[in-house]
Amino acid sequence: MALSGVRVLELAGLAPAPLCGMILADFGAQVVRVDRLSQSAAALAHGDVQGRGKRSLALDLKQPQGAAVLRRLCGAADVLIEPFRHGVMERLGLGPEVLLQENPRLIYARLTGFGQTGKYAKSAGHDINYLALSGVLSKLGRKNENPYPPVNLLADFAGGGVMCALGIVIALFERAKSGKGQVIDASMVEGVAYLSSFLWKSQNLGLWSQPRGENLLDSGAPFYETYRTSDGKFMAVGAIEPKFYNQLIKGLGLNLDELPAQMSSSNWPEMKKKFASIFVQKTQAEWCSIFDSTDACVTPVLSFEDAASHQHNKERSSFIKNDPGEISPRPAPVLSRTPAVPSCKRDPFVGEHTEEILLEYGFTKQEIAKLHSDKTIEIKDLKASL
Ligand SMILES: C[C@H](CCC[C@@H](C)[C@H]1CC[C@H]2[C@@H]3[C@H](O)C[C@@H]4C[C@H](O)CC[C@]4(C)[C@H]3C[C@H](O)[C@]12C)C(=O)SCCNC(=O)CCNC(=O)[C@H](O)C(C)(C)COP(=O)(O)OP(=O)(O)OC[C@H]1O[C@@H](n2cnc3c(N)ncnc32)[C@H](O)[C@@H]1OP(=O)(O)O
Repeated sequence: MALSGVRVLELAGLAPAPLCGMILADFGAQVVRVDRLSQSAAALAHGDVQGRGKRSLALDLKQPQGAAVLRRLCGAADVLIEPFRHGVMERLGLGPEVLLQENPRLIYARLTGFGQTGKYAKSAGHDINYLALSGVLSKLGRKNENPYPPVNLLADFAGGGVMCALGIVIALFERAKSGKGQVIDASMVEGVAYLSSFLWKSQNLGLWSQPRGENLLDSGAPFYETYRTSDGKFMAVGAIEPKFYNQLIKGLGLNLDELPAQMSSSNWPEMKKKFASIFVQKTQAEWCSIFDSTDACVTPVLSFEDAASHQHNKERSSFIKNDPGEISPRPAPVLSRTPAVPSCKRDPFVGEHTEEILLEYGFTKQEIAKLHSDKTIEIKDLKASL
């Protein structure tokens, strides 16, 4: 796999860093998740559902000898992902100056909401806050309604986990030439703002000149909308270009000559009502049979279950099942020679691999026994968990 041989240490955090680590693991990196000891309340609150392909080492970083263990691990690692707000790693004596001095090849990825500097650097926050500060949240939502956060996909995962993974891969690529590591300041505010570059750069085109929910691509236009069907499901319509819009109109059984011009925005509210009154007359399956073989850009809005079993997705094996029978999306994108090979195993238990990881990183059995008796590490008793 593309990233095989890359050693990653991911300090356990909430949603974004686990996705970042999972992406790297899916594409072949050896990812060790450094967990808090399982008795701690914080560990309970960080139940990771994105542990695919990772191993777990349970380590108490608050003990000086625990922090020393991480320093030693970092000496032999390629990448460290840390998901805490600015100042936490420094307080533990694990800041970038220390770790990069010991291993100048280390890529030290700091995945935070607000970044390492600035007024909010030390503030708590979640996806919705980062999205808000980026400006993007102000654009999301329907007409006359409050801004609406589309679950925690945008800042946490797109602007956070994925952007951080991109930064790591770029830094690894650069390191192959320079031999040097570096620090990655991955702020979710900036990550999601960067993703929204099109919105910023298209402002002069008049694409966003109307209030929220009244523009071409934000549910203002009748041809870029979702519509309820007679069985309570929905269809998604994205017929922007005139040649595709014509096919939409045909499929709906309307006559183009009897309708206002597609881009006449003053007619959009009335056209939406017309489309809605037609879509609600047939089931989702009936609409699919009308539109499936056309270029009208009309697709069913699928539930997770339906998405996994949809013919197109099945033909591409877009969803996978692991050994415990859980279904989830296959890693994307698909690389032709070195595709991701996601692990089928269940996610690791906290501390399941502590001993084997420490041995692998050069710790002796005696050192491990001492750390264990000092309660600096935890070694999961698998029999007790199964
Ligand atoms: C919208 C999302 C958030 C979604 C969260 C959900 C995924 C989860 C929320 C509730 C969970 C459920 C619940 O707990 C009940 C079940 C429990 C069960 O076990 C699993 C199932 C559950 C249903 C469970 C399921 C899910 O987990 C939940 C539903 C987001 O937006 S996520 C993005 C958040 N933001 C960031 O990541 C940005 C950067 N980070 C931060 O800003 C802060 O970390 C944050 C997130 C604000 C949290 O602040 P906090 O004060 O808690 O932490 P920090 O200031 O960063 O400091 C960390 C301290 O911890 C110490 N530490 C770290 N590692 C170790 C270690 N190995 N050993 C010892 N100590 C450690 C570190 O030293 C810091 O200590 P100090 O504060 O003393 O310096």
